[in-house]
Amino acid sequence: MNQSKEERILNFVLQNAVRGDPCSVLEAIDKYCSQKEWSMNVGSEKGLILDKVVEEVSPSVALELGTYCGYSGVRIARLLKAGARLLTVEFNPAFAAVAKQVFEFAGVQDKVKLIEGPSDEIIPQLKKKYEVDTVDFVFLDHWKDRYKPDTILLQECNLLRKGSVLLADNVIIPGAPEFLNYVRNNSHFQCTNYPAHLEYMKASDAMEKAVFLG
Ligand SMILES: O=C(NCCNC(=O)c1cc(-c2ccc(F)cc2)cc(O)c1O)c1cc(O)ncn1
Ligand SMILES: [Mg+2]
Repeated sequence: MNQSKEERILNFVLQNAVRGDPCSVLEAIDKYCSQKEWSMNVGSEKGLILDKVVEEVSPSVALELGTYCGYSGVRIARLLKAGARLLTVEFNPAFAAVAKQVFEFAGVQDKVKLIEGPSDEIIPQLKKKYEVDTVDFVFLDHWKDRYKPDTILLQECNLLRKGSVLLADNVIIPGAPEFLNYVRNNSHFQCTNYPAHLEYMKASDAMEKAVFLG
């Protein structure tokens, strides 16, 4: 049966990165996706913005919506302090299967809980089933039309606290206009835009940081 692009990315990591070395895994994925097959990893330019925000927040509990192959999950997990954890949600079982192996190869599996399912089902389960009180950092990188409803759902489930930081990928391409309008015109959020480029391409993209003010 033919390999998927995501399986080809995983094989390239297994053959070209160093087991237990998260940075070598990120380099391998970026090399494959810039030279062989484009794919929707956040990439190195926007990845640096992600790194800076994660280091700024230094989250005890981080949540990622949209795991894909695990690239941004490795980026986040490698920066977490001892005892901190990343919960990452992926709807697509084939993507989740690849991401699980990427996390294990990178050696970050003990910091990462990969949860398979739709975000609107998982978010209401975080407190009771996944023992979350509030989340300190959220990376939104899943279906772009879910950014706004899931941000509302996080508030309804009392998962945000004063100072919780949301960081959204792709607010230009593919775009998340409803989300941008929502957080930018909402007195409970303080927003900052970070212009960048679409991963591995010259097209403009941007990330948006929205700090929950309580
Ligand atoms: O999360 C799921 N898909 C990936 C979301 N992410 C994106 O769609 C995404 C797309 C692009 C992109 C940009 C330009 C272009 F021409 C084509 C795609 C870039 C990115 O950086 C993304 O993050 C998903 C899957 C599924 O089957 N069911 C539920 N959710
Ligand atoms: Mg993205």
